[in-house]
Amino acid sequence: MTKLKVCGIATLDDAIELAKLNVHMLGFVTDPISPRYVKFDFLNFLKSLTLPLVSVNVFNIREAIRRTPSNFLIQVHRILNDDEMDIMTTYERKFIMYVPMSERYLPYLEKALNLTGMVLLDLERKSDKPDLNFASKVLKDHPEVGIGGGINLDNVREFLKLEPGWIDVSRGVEDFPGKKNLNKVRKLLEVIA
Ligand SMILES: O=C(O)c1ccccc1NCC(=O)[C@H](O)[C@H](O)COP(=O)(O)O
Repeated sequence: MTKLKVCGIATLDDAIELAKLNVHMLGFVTDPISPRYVKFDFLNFLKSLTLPLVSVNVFNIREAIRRTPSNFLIQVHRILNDDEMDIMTTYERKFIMYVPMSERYLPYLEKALNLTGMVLLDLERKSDKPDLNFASKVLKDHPEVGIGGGINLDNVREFLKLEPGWIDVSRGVEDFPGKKNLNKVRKLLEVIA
């Protein structure tokens, strides 16, 4: 069954309620560029939650690795250069590597898959349209890969047809940036089940 990661959670209440709904992964953006930004200190309040927790970072990956509690996965939400990729192999942390959902990034996808079993195919820019043909090709060989990018209740079935390992949803289950709508999440879980 495809799993669900809800990302961009910005309040403790939402995190606790989403955990009760049996969402499979919870994501928190710890980079100030995001309107869903939470401070690293906030992550320490989530220790009682036993489901996989993810800290999402864009620019300062080293600081993220240093400041993210050890039970969290770290999602690297930026294209790394080769040197940065090499440095990543020296850390004993579990990473999710973001790879843009585009044929142009096939070589980068291979590198990301060598680094971790957890890859997220996602939009390069929020305004882009997902390239589901490319995602489908990737998922045939790597069914564990996750996909995201503008998923909502209206389009989620198109993504599920590809049988991804997991889907990543943020804007599609929000009332406004950082405030999740639990009813939308419940409905999404029903569609996935
Ligand atoms: O969601 C953000 O605000 C964000 C900002 C900067 C880097 C990453 C960010 N989100 C990363 C995610 O994992 C999203 O959940 C994923 O891109 C799907 O988002 P959406 O298209 O809004 O469902």
